[in-house]
This record gives sequence, C-alpha cells and structure tokens, in this order.
Amino acid sequence: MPNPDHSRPWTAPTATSRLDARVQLPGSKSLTNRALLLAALADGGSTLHRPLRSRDSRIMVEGLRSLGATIRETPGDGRFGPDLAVTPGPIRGGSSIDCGLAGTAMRFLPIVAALGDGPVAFDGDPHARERPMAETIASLRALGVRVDADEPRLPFTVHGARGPGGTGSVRGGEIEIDASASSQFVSALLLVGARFDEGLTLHHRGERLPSLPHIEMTLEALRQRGVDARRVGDASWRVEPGPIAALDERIEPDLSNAAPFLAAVVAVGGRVVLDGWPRETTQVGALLPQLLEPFGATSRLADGCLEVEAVGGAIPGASLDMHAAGELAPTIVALGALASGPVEVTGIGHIRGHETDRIRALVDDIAALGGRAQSLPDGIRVEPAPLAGGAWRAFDDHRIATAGAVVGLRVPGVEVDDIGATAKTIPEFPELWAGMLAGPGGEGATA
Ligand SMILES: O=C(O)C1=C[C@@H](OP(=O)(O)O)[C@@H](O)[C@H](O)C1
Ligand SMILES: C=C(OP(=O)(O)O)C(=O)O
Repeated sequence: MPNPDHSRPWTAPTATSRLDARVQLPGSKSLTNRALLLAALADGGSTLHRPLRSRDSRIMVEGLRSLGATIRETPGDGRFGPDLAVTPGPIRGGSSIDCGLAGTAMRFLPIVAALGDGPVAFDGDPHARERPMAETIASLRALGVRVDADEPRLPFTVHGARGPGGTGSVRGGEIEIDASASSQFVSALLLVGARFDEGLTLHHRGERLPSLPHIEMTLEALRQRGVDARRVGDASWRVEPGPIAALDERIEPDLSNAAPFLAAVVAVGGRVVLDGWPRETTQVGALLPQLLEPFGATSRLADGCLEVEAVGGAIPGASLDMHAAGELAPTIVALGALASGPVEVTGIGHIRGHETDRIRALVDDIAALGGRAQSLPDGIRVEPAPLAGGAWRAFDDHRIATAGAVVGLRVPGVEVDDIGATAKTIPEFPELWAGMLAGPGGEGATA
C-alpha cells in the first residue's frame, strides 16, 4: 500500500504563548490492530467503535480482507471516521499482502496466514525489508509451516497449513524464540495461538525483552475474548486452544500519540487536557505522566481526562531507562534537545530496528540543528547546546516527524521534510498540533 502523503514538507510552528488546550486523539494503533485481527479469528461478528483510521490500520484491514475476513465501514459516533464491522471467514491463501512499514502487520499477519489454505506473499516498503523478521520466519518453521524466504526478512511467502503439501492444521505446542529485537514476535504468536490444535507455550530466550506492556496488552485482549492466555514465567507465556469470542469494542485514544502533545507542555509551559484518557489501560502511553515528571510536568486524572501542567522555562536534564516504552523514546529525546542539562535514554537499542534506525535519525537531526547528541550501545545521550532552525528529516517515521514538531516549539525554522509520515498512526497530526497551539484564544504560534 503506497504511502499517500509522501514527502509533505512542514515548518514546525513555534509557540508564542503558554499552552491552554484540550486535545482529542484518534484511536490506538496497537489496540485497533489487535482488535481487528482477533475479530477476524473470532467465532462471530464484531464491531470496533472509534477505531484508528490511518495507514497502519488500513494495512491491517486490507491484509485481513485478503485472508478471508469481511470488513465493512459502518456509521460511527467518533470525530475521526466510521466504525468497522468485522465478519470472520475461513482463512484463505492465494494473495499478496503489502505490509507498508507496519510492524504489527508484518509480524502478526504471517502467523494468521499459517492457518490458511494456500500461499500468501508478504512484502512492504523499502525500509520494511530492513526491519527484523527472522523470528517470524523461524517460529513458523518451528511450528511446521513452510516459509519460502531467500533472506531472514521481507519479502517471503507463507504456505498455509491447509494448502497443498501442508499438514492440514497448525499443531502448536511448545516453542522458543528470541524476541530481543521486538515484542511483536511474541504478541503475534500469542494472538493466533488459540487457533493452534494444542494452543501454544512460548519461551523467550535472549539478551533483552523490549516493550513488555505490549505483550500484556496482547494477553488482556485475548482474555477479554474468553481465551485462557497468561504469563507462566519471567519470559514464558501460555495460550490454551479454543474459540475466540466475538467482541464489540470501543477503542481507546492512542496514548503513545499523546506523547508529543504532553511534551509540548514541558517545552512551552501551560496546560494541556487530553480527552478520553482511560482510568485503566494496557497502553504503554499510560507511563507518560511518570516519564515527564523529571522534566517538571505534573499530571492529574479526573473525569476521564488527563491534565498535564508545567511552568515552562528551563527543562532539567534526566536519565531514563525506557526499555518498556521504546516507542515513546523519540519524544523524550526531543525534549532532551531543548533541555538545559544532559538527557540520557537507555534500554532502547532495539529501536534501531523500528520504522527507521531511530537512534541514528535523532542523532543526525539534532546535529543538523547544531545540537549535540551521541549514540550509546543501547540508547542516546543529548548534551545541552544552542539550536538553530534547519532541516529535520522524518525518515518515513511518524515519531521522528513529531519529535521535530516538539523541537520546533522553541527553535524557529525547524523544517520537517515529510510531516506526511504521521499518516502511519495519526494522519490528523498537523491539524491537531495547530489546534493545540491556537488554544482558546487562537493566537499561540507562528507558522
Ligand atoms: O505490539 C505492538 O502493538 C507494538 C509493540 C512495540 O514494538 P517493539 O517491541 O518492536 O518495540 C511498539 O514499539 C510498537 O509501536 C507497537
Ligand atoms: C515501532 C512502532 O511501530 P511498528 O508497529 O511499525 O513497529 C511505533 O509506532 O513506534
């Protein structure tokens, strides 16, 4: 699926007054794509209310349609578009799926394809071919599923177990993988494991396990659908075989995409209220109030909204281990570029395999503005330095693009080369950002 908004240059607006804004964010990518996939494997029809509508969710919708699900748009009550009604069908082969740059699609859909009745070819954007995929291929082979792959990455073809020469079904049982490069390898197998004859017992053996909250999200999504799914050891999980119940679900706003809006409060000072902040959630973005505290932000959850306040001015330095929340790291590093003390973020070596090599991208972008950032074996360190306007390259990465927006709040003339990269998970970003800066008075920024 081509990226429709490719290369849209954008001058990041600079804030001219303290923030006073209320923001409503579109649905969570991680929750939407899990709900879509589980609905396609369920025992009846499900409706997703207020789903995310973005490139990554469209890729998941198209992929599941190719694999046999019927997915229709139905009128919704959300600001960001229609609901999605999903009717499962027998998993079928015979298609090609373009995963774009969506990690959830490229890791989750091949495991679904293993249940099908023929070959399914997977590919993606040029950079998707560089993202780690070895464990997807190895785990399918360990499950007895044939995968044709010249290299341990995209493109490859999965031969569904019900197809010619297949074993008729995926038996499941006990397997071991190394999920050091991505928690999505674990989530993918757990999401589909209930449809294996013997369910699945999965062990991770490797030097680190990033993004544990995303695995917890997977387990919870399964349990909400009546599947017995649980952690059975430090890095071991079990999913019992059985039906996946249909479920109508209202998708929470994307709390990870709240990161730049909340970082803006630290950068500029003032107050931002985020609507629809869940009291309980499995989203890793729920850690944001705690992550922003060392930078001087205070947060309050009341009446279903999160209110974040900061005084503005000098941003203190900080040292954070973000292994559980790597997807939030680019935003924190952007604050680091504006801080008056050193900011070090560690535990995030694996984000070199995200949409782009995020550590390199951030080091280069900060350097291009005259800043001082340095790559560490498992992270990044930013030293205080005066910044000047200049080019900020997005590298097709939504979170690098929005990190540029955060820096631009205090540095006039930051030119993000491709704000269209935000179409991956938050296509409305430029409008929402402008709305936040305009505030109730409508005069909070220079463009
Ligand atoms: O399962 C998911 O929905 C995700 C898991 C995480 O992946 P990694 O473990 O590769 O970081 C996260 O960074 C990504 O944005 C979404
Ligand atoms: C790493 C991310 O995405 P993906 O799902 O493509 O891995 C992300 O959104 O920060």
